[in-house]
Amino acid sequence: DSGSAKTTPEKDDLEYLTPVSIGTPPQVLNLDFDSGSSDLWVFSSELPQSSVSGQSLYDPSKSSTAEEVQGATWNISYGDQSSSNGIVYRDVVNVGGVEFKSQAVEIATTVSSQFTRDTNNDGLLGLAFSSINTVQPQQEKTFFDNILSNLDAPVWTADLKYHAPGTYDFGVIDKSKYTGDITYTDVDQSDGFWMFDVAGYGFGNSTFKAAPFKGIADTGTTLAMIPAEIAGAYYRQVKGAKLDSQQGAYVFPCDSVLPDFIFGVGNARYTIPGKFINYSLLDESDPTTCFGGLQPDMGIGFAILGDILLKSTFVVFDAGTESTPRLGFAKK
Ligand SMILES: O=C([C@@H]1CCCNC1)N1CCCCC1
Repeated sequence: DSGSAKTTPEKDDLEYLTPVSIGTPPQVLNLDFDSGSSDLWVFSSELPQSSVSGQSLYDPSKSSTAEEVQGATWNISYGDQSSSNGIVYRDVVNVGGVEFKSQAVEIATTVSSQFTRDTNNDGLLGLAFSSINTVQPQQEKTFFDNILSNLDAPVWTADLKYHAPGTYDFGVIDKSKYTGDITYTDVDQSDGFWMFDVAGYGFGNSTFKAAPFKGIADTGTTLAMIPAEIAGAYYRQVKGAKLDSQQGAYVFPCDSVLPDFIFGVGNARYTIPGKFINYSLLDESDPTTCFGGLQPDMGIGFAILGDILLKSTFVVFDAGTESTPRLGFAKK
């Protein structure tokens, strides 16, 4: 098996939403594919109306193939303090033509306000490791883990783009989506994330600094949260940039020309264009102050390499055969 699904960015590339069909007859929901978590959960007919604001709802009672997982519950909290919880069904799930017949579909009976406000997001499809799936008493597998043995190759890939649709592929590495070689680096899955070593960094007229740091590849995070001292050094190159203490984030004049940011994987070097780092207005009411796509990580012990970084490359999430999982990066 192999398949390909188009993923479309919300405004400012806040997140990328991918159609997923669930049940019989198929109910299509647009989900946020998240390599930083491992639950497939959806807005559902079981939610109170006050929690729904335009999202599509999965209704298991309308699916002839839905089966409740008796006694199973789930409860997830994300790093941005959003959260959701509910009960569990199994049903047919199809992503880009790849189908699994008894995927755990976690239906929300409660969602936090951040999700209610995110009107186009019908739920998340977790693509981190199944070891951090939150279903109890019996943990469930991610969609990728479930389809792995049927895939032509044990991989999924992310080709996210700046202000344009991209694709998530499963079971195939599409050579038309990248240039040059793919540089692979080992993954430490012990925390359940796609964690790897960034070999170093560079920007502006400074030379590349071989100062390795750990980070996770997180398609569900909008920005790139990097070590505070690196973020500080980067924004010192931007006239008028400052750390907005209220936001705990760097802001700068919107007409700033931002330097490109170089990051290393192994011996390879990749460029995040300055244009990507001029992320968005801080506030719609002030057209002169802009918000940076590179921000300091919260000192959690690793960087969170989200879409700002991922969209500048073609990324291979490789489960490996017996060996350890690995991440591959290529220019495009
Ligand atoms: O909750 C998250 C992120 C939130 C955004 C979506 N991806 C998962 N985590 C990743 C970083 C460490 C803490 C857990």
